[in-house]
Amino acid sequence: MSDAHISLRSIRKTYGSAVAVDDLNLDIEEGKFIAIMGPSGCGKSTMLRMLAGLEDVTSGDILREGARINELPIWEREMPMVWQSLALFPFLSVRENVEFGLRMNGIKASERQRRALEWLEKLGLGDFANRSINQLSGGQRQRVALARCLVTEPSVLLLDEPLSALDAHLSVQMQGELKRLQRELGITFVYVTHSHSEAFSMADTVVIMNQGRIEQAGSPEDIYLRPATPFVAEFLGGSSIFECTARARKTGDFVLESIDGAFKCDASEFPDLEEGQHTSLIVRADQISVTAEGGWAENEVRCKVIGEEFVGALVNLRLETAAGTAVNVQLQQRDMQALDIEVGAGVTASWHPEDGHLINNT
Ligand SMILES: Nc1ncnc2c1ncn2[C@@H]1O[C@H](COP(=O)(O)OP(=O)(O)OP(=O)(O)O)[C@@H](O)[C@H]1O
Repeated sequence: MSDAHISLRSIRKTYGSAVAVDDLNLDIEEGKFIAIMGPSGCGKSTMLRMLAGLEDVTSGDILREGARINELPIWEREMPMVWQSLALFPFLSVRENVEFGLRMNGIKASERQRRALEWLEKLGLGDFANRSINQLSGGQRQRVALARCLVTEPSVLLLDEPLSALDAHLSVQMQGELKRLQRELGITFVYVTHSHSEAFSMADTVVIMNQGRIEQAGSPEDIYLRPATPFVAEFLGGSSIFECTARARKTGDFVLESIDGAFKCDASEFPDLEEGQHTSLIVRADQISVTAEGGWAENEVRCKVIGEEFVGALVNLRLETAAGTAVNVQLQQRDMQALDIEVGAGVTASWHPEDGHLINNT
């Protein structure tokens, strides 16, 4: 038996004939920040709701410290959930909202008040205790919702897109606060988000789901540098994916054949690669260079510029090969200016063999 804090074992959830979560296995260590990502409808919220006890599991087990908690009611699970919609009570004051969870646990009034004020203080809301909820900003309400969960001192907090209603600036500020709180309190966070930056900046482990299953779970660095499946690479975006067949190994590098020509790739991370095997070659946008004529690196492919998007000091360049493969490139704006190219222009995209990452497709 695993010594994980919480384990999901072969969890399945169906609604009639529709499968929302399918044979999902995950171990969550105590005190870690787990971010769950995936396309809309892949089962993220359903998984979180099953953890909270808001949904029954169709089959499989949820274990806490090795003990099965499938049938444990919500109030005994001690895994409160924070939603995007907050669900605060507008007719109660800020303090009364925070006290609410303690009231449900039968804690006496003076103790409830003391603990609620302590948490409001910790979250920078000490001066707002007697205000009504509709006199607060979005970010302040979000903090009240957090305080209401944290006041019960749970060891696990479930968060379903808690920052998605906030503007970009406030969201970044709250990300810093959430991470600090999680670290200081040593609470396990299971955090569902659509935001790559939230997941990658805060989480110890990022879980990418697809159609009710886990495609990959790993450290942010692992997922970013070594996507395990073409789905993960595509979901993260910003990479180019070339479908290839492995050919002869030459001086340490594999030669890969694709409809866009032959490419070399360092296969040291992929020691079992054999001739004839199908593989996806993934090249990150920041590893590709663009020149007018090429002749810069061992791997090259001629492309047409399809579009450009300016993001601050960076430019995302969308290219397409003659065979129709999408090639994504990220350049510094000054390099883009030096290139002096327009949509429709012909360019050469190039990268070094060691900058490609291979995914086994067989
Ligand atoms: N109560 C329900 N009855 C029927 N189907 C449901 C129910 N709740 C969820 N589903 C379905 O289960 C699947 C997973 O839904 P879920 O809400 O978990 O996805 P999600 O990954 O959280 O999506 P999003 O990112 O859009 O919030 C979807 O196909 C959804 O339509």
